Amino acid sequence: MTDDPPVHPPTAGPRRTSALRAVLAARASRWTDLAQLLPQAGRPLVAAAALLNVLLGLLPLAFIVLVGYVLYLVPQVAASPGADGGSGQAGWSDLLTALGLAVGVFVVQQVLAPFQAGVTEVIARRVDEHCIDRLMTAALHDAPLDALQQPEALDLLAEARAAFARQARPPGDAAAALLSLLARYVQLVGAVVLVGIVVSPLAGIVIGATALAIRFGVRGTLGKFADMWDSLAGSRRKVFYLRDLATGSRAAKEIRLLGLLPWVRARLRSDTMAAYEPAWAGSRKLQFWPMIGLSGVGLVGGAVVLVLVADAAASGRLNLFELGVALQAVLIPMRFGVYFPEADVQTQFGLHSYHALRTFERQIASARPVRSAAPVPVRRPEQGIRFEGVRFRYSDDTPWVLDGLDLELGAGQSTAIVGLNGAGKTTLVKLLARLYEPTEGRILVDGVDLRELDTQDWQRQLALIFQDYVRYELSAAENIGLGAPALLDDREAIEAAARKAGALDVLSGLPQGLDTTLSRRYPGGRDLSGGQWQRVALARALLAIRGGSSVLVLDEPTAQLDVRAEAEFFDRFLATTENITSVVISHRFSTVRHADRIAVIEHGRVIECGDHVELVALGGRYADLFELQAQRFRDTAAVGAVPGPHAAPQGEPDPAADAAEPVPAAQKENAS
Ligand SMILES: Nc1ncnc2c1ncn2[C@@H]1O[C@H](COP(=O)(O)OP(=O)(O)OP(=O)(O)O)[C@@H](O)[C@H]1O
Repeated sequence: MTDDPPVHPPTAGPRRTSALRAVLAARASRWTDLAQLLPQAGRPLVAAAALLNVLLGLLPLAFIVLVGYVLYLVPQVAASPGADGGSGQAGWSDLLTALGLAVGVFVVQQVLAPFQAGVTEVIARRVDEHCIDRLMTAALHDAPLDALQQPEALDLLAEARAAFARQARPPGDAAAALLSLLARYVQLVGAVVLVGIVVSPLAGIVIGATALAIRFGVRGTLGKFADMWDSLAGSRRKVFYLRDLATGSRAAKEIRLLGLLPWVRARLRSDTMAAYEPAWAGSRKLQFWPMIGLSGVGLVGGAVVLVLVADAAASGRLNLFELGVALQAVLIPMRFGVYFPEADVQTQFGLHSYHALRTFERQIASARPVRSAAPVPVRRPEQGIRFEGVRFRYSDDTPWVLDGLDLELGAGQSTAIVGLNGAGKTTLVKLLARLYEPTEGRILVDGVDLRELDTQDWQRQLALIFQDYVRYELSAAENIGLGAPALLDDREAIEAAARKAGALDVLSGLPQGLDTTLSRRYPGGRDLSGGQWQRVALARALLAIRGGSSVLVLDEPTAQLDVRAEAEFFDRFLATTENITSVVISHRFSTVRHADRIAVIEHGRVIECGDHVELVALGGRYADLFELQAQRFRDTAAVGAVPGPHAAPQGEPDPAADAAEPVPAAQKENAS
């Protein structure tokens, strides 16, 4: 192929030829892609499997020859039953030997078949392990988050994941089935050679060409169906989501309480029909005429060869042995007009899943920012982190979330970020963590642009807990330990982090202590309350600090904590992380007010910045919001909704006692 435009428009002939060549090249490259996966299963195993399949391809041919020979011997033995074979006349011993060999070949074939199934399974599993690893790397390591939000990337990801969840054929099935095809093609070549030798080269060529033509047609139809299937990926993703919703536990509470089952059922049915009906209808349309055409080709090709066989037999050029072999051998190529159950669906749809994986990998690779110079080594911030004129929006067609934001996070200081819902607080943290890049402006760490640092090294510096932190269905110790994987086995460090976060008492009281799985879905597992989970998440962040992180970022760390835990939060938590640069996002002013500096974000910028006293004295936005919460608390306390000084539970600090530190009745100030 050349990029130069042709001087003269190509005529229809060459155009058709180059189109055909392109189709063939595309098909061939898909097969070679698949073949390149096979070594992932281990070369000795693949070699053994290939040998096994060649053998399984040859054995039916041997059976045909032996049965033909038996047919040839039977009339001779019947004509002279006394012959022993030594006189040149076939005897019982020849017949029994041939029969014995035929039976032996048949038995060996039957014995080898289960090995073929077993080997195929192992190869498929190993190849899939390799592909799952690649998918994990692409999705969880390489992919910039914004690339993961593109619908096309999500469709590809859903297709690849569906395969590994066994909702579709995975690449491993395709790679293993490639070896099964080897048996089929060895058989085809063998049969064509037999027909060519026994009947005539012309008969061999005709039957071989017929087999390949109908095979090409069958696979072409399957390929077109797969393309159509591919185009419906978006609707299928919706169906997968609804199925998960309808049958999983995620939404079980709401579905029950709101009586949503009839709606979910109807919606699932209508979306399933919308996703699959075009495929069913398309399948009928795609298959009908090609099948009629291919049957015609098969019939004509088969008939021509049978006529050639009959002619050869009638003219005495074929003896009984040759006739038996020819008639049986002709049937093998004719079977190429049907789908091969052990290979066709596997290769077509497994290839499709692999193609989704490869396209996803390519998209991710092209979306990754290109670094021009070697990354600057990452150290703990000594001077501070500065956002300079940062502008950011999630995509070109959405509004700016941050619009010229300037902010200084002093090294070793705590900074609280305040703002209404949707102000961009979490987005700011995502930029700090380099999950996204600023659209304009820059973020400097000790004067070095964040883009110049190695992303992973920088992310290791952050002990970051998002408000939607992950509740792993693992043990309590692992839930904390994942904050610093190197300390996963350090029980003393994990317990110390749990203690600091105020989680140790609760976790130690679980049936297997910190080894208890934090999910009821497992035997002996227990779930925690929202506040208890939040303490586990805080312990995870603390462990990350112990593991070497130097910037603590907590998004809504106290939203689910009770009054006492929230009151203790700064004393017990941030005070124990001295010299740590920390950022706390919170709607609770009782949490926020303790920070060294508070930044108020509105319209994508910092509109006020200072400590609590300065901002209250300023009488601006912060003071308004603070007063609003204080007033709401005072109103709520006045009607008795919040326990007063005398009603506080034993051991609980009285929220009202800190009159200058109002505790909001609501967790969040809602922008609406
Ligand atoms: N992944 C995303 N893709 C597109 N838009 C997003 C995405 N995440 C957030 N936004 C939008 O960006 C804006 C800021 O969201 P962000 O989560 O940063 O606000 P926030 O200040 O943390 O809000 P809250 O107080 O409710 O947690 C919102 O308008 C939100 O809809």
